[in-house]
Parts: sequence; C-alpha cells; structure tokens
Amino acid sequence: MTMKILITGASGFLGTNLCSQLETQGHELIKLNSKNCDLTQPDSLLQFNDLHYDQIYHLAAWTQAGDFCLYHPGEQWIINQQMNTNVLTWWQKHQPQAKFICMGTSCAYDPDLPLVEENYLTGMPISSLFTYAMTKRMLYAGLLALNKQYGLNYLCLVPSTLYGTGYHTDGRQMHFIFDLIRKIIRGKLYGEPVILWGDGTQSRELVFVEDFAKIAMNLAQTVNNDLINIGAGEEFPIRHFAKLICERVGYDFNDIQFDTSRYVGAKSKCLVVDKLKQSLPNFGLTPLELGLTKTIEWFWQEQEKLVPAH
Ligand SMILES: C[C@H]1O[C@H](OP(=O)(O)OP(=O)(O)OC[C@H]2O[C@@H](n3cnc4c(=O)[nH]c(N)nc43)[C@H](O)[C@@H]2O)[C@@H](O)[C@@H](O)C1=O
Repeated sequence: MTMKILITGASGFLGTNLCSQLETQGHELIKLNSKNCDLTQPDSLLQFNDLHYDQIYHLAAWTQAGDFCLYHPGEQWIINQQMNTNVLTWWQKHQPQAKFICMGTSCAYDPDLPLVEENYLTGMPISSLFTYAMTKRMLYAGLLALNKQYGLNYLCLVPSTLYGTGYHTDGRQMHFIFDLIRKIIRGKLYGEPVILWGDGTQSRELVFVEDFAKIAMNLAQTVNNDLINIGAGEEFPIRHFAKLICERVGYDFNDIQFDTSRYVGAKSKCLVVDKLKQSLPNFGLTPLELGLTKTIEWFWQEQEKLVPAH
C-alpha cells in the first residue's frame, strides 16, 4: 500500500536516507527542511493541509554533536520547544488520522540508570546535554498527552549514534565517529596531529543509518503508541573505533594524542534493546567493520568538502 507521508528534517543525515528508502517503496513524500518550512513559526505547516497524511515523521531538531550543547542551551530550549509544539499542534488539529513517528534521544536517559525504555523520564540527564535532553522528554510527554486526550497514534524511536554515508559536509560539529575519521585522514594526508577528546576509554555504540531507516519504517507499520530504543546492544571504547579507522586509512594508532581537558560527556551509553529484539526478532544490523569501511569510502569521495588541504 502506498502512503502519503510528511517528513520534517528531510534533508538531514537520517532524513535523506529515510526518504530515499520510502521513495523506493513508492510512497508519496512531502519533504520539509529549514528552507521550505520554518517550523518555529506557528502557521508554517498550514500550507501542507491539502493532503491527508498516513504518516508524519518528525525528525527535525536543532542540535549539533560534540560540545555544541554546552554553549547553546537557551537557543536549544526555545527553538526545539517551538518546533515540537508547532508540529504537535498541527498534527492534533489538522492531521489526527496520521501516525506520528518521531525521534527521541539517548541522552534523555539518566546515565546512572539502565538505559531501558521504562527509565526514559526517570532521573536526571547528563548535565552537559540537559536542555536538549529535556526538550526531547517534553516531545515524548506531548505524545503521551495527545494520545491520552485525543487517541492519536504515535511511535517514539530512541537512537544510539548513527553513522554511514551522507552525513553533513557543511562544517557543523560532527558526531565522534565522523570527527575521528576526519582527523585521522587529515593526519594521514597532511601530517597534522590527531588529537581526540578524553582519554579514549569512554564508550559508544553505533547504528548504521540505513539499518536505522529500515527499522523505523518497519516499526512504524507494526508498533503503536510506544517508545523503543534502537541500538546495537554493544558498545566499544573510542580507542577501539580509532584503531579500526587507522587500519582502514593507513595511519599509526600510536601517533594519536588524547586531550583529557576536552568534552567527554557520558562515560558509557549503551541502550537496552530487548524491546527492539522482541518487535523485530529477525533483523540483523550491518557489522561495524563493514559499515565503517563504507563510511570511510564515502569520506574519501567527499574529500574536497570534508578534508580540504587548508
Ligand atoms: C546522540 C547524542 O550524541 C551526542 O552526544 P555524545 O555521544 O556525547 O557526542 P559525540 O558523538 O560528539 O561524542 C562521543 C564521545 O566521543 C568522544 N570524542 C573523542 N574524540 C572526539 C572528537 O574528535 N570529536 C567528537 N565529537 N567526539 C570525540 C567525546 O569526548 C565523547 O565522549 C550529542 O550531540 C547529543 O545531542 C546526542 O543526542
């Protein structure tokens, strides 16, 4: 069955991948981005009322990786609250028949508790990401409220860090895996020192973006009114990722320096994925080694933008 689907954040990293897979399935897409629809404006979505959507994917969020959240909490609160409120209001008023699928964040969890769905609204998020985390908790609170009062149907997906081809190339701060690749390639090409943040023992897990998009599309068809973690279920220290990249780029891992004065964030961040496994028992993720090889190949293709000589 082909569907009418509206997507916010459609030109972002996940949005691009998701749209291309939805298009392959023949769905009719309305793709929104910050250029064709300013979601901070209350009436910005009214122009899309002509269609009645089967699904709305709300992917847009105002954030960047690295230490960006430390320095922009005020803007993050205002912009994300405005966007989420406007999108939810429009859904309730004009598109209540649509299934609403949106993104949570792993940093909403209290790092001292197990990262299991029941704890999403429990305890305190890590202080460096507090504001962003709380806006995502409020988005989820909005889903619960609209479901309770109006019976609207939602799905909230909580991703671990995504990686793969098609990440942004416009100079915004990068999630660690892309920054590691960028720095190690620069070390290889230009002999620049490779300086990573922290002592490299902090751990993260990765999910290949194409896998994430497939999982999201699958769960959107089968799961109603729930919040589900989407992770690999296995995390590795930053050093491990750096070693894998060094092997593929041809750079000596022993030449890497670690700056313990830089942003570290959570020491560990591995989502409990029991619910995901119950919902999709047969789904296998792209192995890390393969996903990393593909991501590095894409980096080389984008060399001019991602690792320019100056
Ligand atoms: C999904 C989630 O993702 C983000 O949270 P994060 O996981 O803390 O951020 P990250 O990917 O930038 O770093 C992961 C780890 O890697 C270490 N690290 C080492 N060396 C580099 C480095 O060179 N660059 C970066 N960026 N990190 C480095 C860094 O110190 C940290 O320990 C938030 O944007 C948040 O908004 C969010 O939702």
